[in-house]
Amino acid sequence: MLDIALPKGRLGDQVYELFSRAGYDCRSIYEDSRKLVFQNEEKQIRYFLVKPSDVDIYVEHGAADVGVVGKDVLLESDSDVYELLDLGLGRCKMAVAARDDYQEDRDRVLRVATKFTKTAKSYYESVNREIEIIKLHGSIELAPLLRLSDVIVDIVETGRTLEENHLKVIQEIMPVSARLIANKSSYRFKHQAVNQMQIKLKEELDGDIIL
Ligand SMILES: Nc1ncnc2c1ncn2[C@@H]1O[C@H](COP(=O)(O)OP(=O)(O)OP(=O)(O)O)[C@@H](O)[C@H]1O
Ligand SMILES: O=P(O)(O)OC[C@H]1O[C@H](OP(=O)(O)OP(=O)(O)O)[C@H](O)[C@@H]1O
Repeated sequence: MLDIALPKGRLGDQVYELFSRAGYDCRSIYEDSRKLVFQNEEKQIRYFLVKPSDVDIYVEHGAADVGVVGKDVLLESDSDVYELLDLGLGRCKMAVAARDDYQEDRDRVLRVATKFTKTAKSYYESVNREIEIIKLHGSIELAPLLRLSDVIVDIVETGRTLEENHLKVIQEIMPVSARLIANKSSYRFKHQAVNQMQIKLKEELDGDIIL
């Protein structure tokens, strides 16, 4: 039996769809229920529906053999897992944003609101800029509006949230997309099943590109 941790929420639908197309049918996940575990007897696969930011924890500890998680989450965690494949889903970018009227003042310590504290610290270290981190858990765009921070480091997808709150991107940090990850022992001891899944997903993605 192969155990797979899949993210609930906005990434979920795209991921279930890809897995189904690749022959790992998990359509029963669409049942209107509060169940968190789904089984495909024929394929000997069990799916767990997990909070997106917890996927790597299930995989690292071996509660799941493989999982799908955003690169943004992987960069924040210290999880010791294998990153097998870029699934190209949930594409967005990590960026620095500020008020439309923001003026950079290099003489002041920059106040940065974010839930991605590790990513923000390493980005500002790389550009040699002293910062103070203000850790938030959501609605990050509020921080510069209320002058709680000078800038934010957050995910930008369509740019709509920034626009509707009179903010703008001042620096793109990196592109983000969903990754297939594997537990290190599972990769060894369930190699055939994990490898087969990686190949099937890759074939499906390559097909998408050709079409
Ligand atoms: N507009 C977006 N906002 C946030 N994440 C996005 C967006 N577009 C794509 N993603 C990707 O989807 C993943 C899951 O995002 P989602 O918003 O469902 O979870 P979350 O609310 O950030 O997670 P959690 O509930 O665990 O804090 C992110 O880790 C990111 O890789
Ligand atoms: O560029 P856009 O398409 O507008 O998407 C970006 C927004 O989506 C995410 O927020 P989310 O909806 O997950 O809410 P939260 O982080 O504030 O909880 C992210 O933190 C941005 O606020």
